Amino acid sequence: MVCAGGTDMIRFESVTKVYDQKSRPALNDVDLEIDRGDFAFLVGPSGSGKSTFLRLILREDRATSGSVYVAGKNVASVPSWRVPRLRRGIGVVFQDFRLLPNKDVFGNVAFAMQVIGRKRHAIRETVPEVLKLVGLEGKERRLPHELSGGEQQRVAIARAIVNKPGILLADEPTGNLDPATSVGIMNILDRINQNGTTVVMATHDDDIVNSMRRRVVELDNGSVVRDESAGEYTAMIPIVNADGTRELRPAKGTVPAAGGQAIAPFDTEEDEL
Ligand SMILES: Nc1ncnc2c1ncn2[C@@H]1O[C@H](COP(=O)(O)OP(=O)(O)OP(=O)(O)O)[C@@H](O)[C@H]1O
Repeated sequence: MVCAGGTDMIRFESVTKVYDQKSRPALNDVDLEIDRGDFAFLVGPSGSGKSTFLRLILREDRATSGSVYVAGKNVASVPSWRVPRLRRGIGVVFQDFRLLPNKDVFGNVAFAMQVIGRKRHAIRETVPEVLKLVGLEGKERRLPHELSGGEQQRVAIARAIVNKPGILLADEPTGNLDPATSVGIMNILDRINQNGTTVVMATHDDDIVNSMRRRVVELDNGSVVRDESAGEYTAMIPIVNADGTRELRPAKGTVPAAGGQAIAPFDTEEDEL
C-alpha cells in the first residue's frame, strides 16, 4: 500500500461514532496512530467500541465526526466504487472463521485471488506458499467441516493474507479456540507481523495479551483509556478518591488512595478480563 505521509498506517483523528442519538457514542473523540509494522491489541469490555474501531478502518461504517486515515488516505473521501480496492489492502479474520463451506482449503484461499482477477498461474503458485506459512500443507483438498477449529482459522488467515495486504485486522480470532490452539494461531499472526504486515487484534484473551507483550490499546465506553507499548491485559477500573475525584487505575493490584474506594468495574465480568 502507498502511504502518503508519515509512518502511520492507521490514524484516527478526533473520531466519534454515534449509531443512535439516544445512546452514548460507540467511539468518543478517539485519537490514535498505529505505525506501519506495529502489532496492536485492542482490549476493553464488551461494548467498549473495539469492533466499531475495526469497522471504521474497513469503511463498513463512517465516522460521525473526525477522520480515519488508512495508509495516508482519508477513508471518508474514498468513493464507493473504490472501497473494494481499499479493502483489498486490508485482510480480516473473525472469531467464527467464515469459510465457504462447499470449497476445500485450496479453493477458499484461491477464491480471494480469483475475485480480484488474479491469473491461474499466480494462484497455483501463491496459494501453496501461503498454506505452508500457516502450516496447512497436505490439507489442500479438505472441506471446512473436515478440519479442526484451529485449522479452519488457519485457512481464514491464509485467505486474509494471500493478496499481501498491508494491514491484518483480527476480531477475536482465538475466541472459539482452546488455549493450546490459540498459541499456534498467535505464532502465525506474529510471523505475519514480522514479515511487515501491520496487525490489529481485538481480544478478550488475557493470557495471549500477557504472553505476547505487544502494544495494548484499551477502550472503555468508546474512549482510549490506556495505550502501552509492551502492555499487559490489566483492565482499568474507576476509583473514587477520598476527595470525590475519579480516576482510572489498573484492575490488578489496585489499592485505592487512603479513604478512597474502588467502584464496580463497568459491566466487565471476571471471565472477560
Ligand atoms: N450497528 C449498530 N447499531 C447500533 N449500535 C451499535 C451498532 N454496533 C455497535 N453498536 C453499539 O456501539 C457500542 C460499541 O459496540 P462494539 O461492537 O464496537 O463493541 P465491542 O467492544 O466490539 O464489543 P464486544 O467485545 O462485545 O464485541 C455498543 O454500545 C453497541 O451496542
